[in-house]
Amino acid sequence: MSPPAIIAPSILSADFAELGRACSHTIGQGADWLHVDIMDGHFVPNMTFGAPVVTKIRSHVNPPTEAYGKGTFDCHMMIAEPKRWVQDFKKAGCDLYCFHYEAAVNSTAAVTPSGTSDEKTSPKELIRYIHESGMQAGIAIKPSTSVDVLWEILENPVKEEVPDMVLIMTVEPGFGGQSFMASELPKVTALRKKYPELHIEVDGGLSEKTIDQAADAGANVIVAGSAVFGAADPGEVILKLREAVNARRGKL
Ligand SMILES: O=C(CO)[C@H](O)[C@H](O)COP(=O)(O)O
Repeated sequence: MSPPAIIAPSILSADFAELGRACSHTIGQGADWLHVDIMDGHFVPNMTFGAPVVTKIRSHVNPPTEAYGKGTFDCHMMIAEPKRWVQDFKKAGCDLYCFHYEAAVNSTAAVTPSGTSDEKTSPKELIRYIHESGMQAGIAIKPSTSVDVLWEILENPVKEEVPDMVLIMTVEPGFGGQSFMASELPKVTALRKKYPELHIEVDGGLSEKTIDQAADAGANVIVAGSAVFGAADPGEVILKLREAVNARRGKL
């Protein structure tokens, strides 16, 4: 049986002038995690914020009492140098550090927190580094990246180098409010078939209209930005998204 539904509102659609309160309110309305979108203007053509803002938000939201628990900060690192910020985000209160495969394999020199240059870091080395820092590790792929790049990473017998979550983007990363790309769901189906217990997250265009397709494919971690923050009753949307996923759970 696939893991239970986890609803993670994307705070990209929250009111940034009221971010702390908006985040605690969303957790109060039933959200499990918060999906924290970190964009650097290089990896994606948009910018959000960095670790100091995450520290401030953390002071409004109780940290989880167990792995993957309520209040988990699921930081989606849409950044060109994913290794560089691991320690800063750990200190800021990030629980799950999800980097992009494309950024890891293309980064030429990641700068360490001490300011020195590193050799290029492979995904498995980065996953180990994230785990050693005390966070869960996620790996994300863009729509243009084949799911095939993930098999070797997931099949690694060294547990510390295996991700806790895979994120399949169902829009081009960078902006909220885009249309859901159902063309990405075969990636989810293939992952779920091979890994019944893996956390599989989908992000982009998720709403009450698209949730059934994502749930049928086997996604259990649902990111929704505009659908939650733009709703008259965000709590009701969160509930409906969770029910849709859990209704499919036993069948996967
Ligand atoms: O990562 C993202 C964009 O890069 C956002 O999390 C995502 O697009 C969510 O927004 P929405 O639910 O409005 O599509």
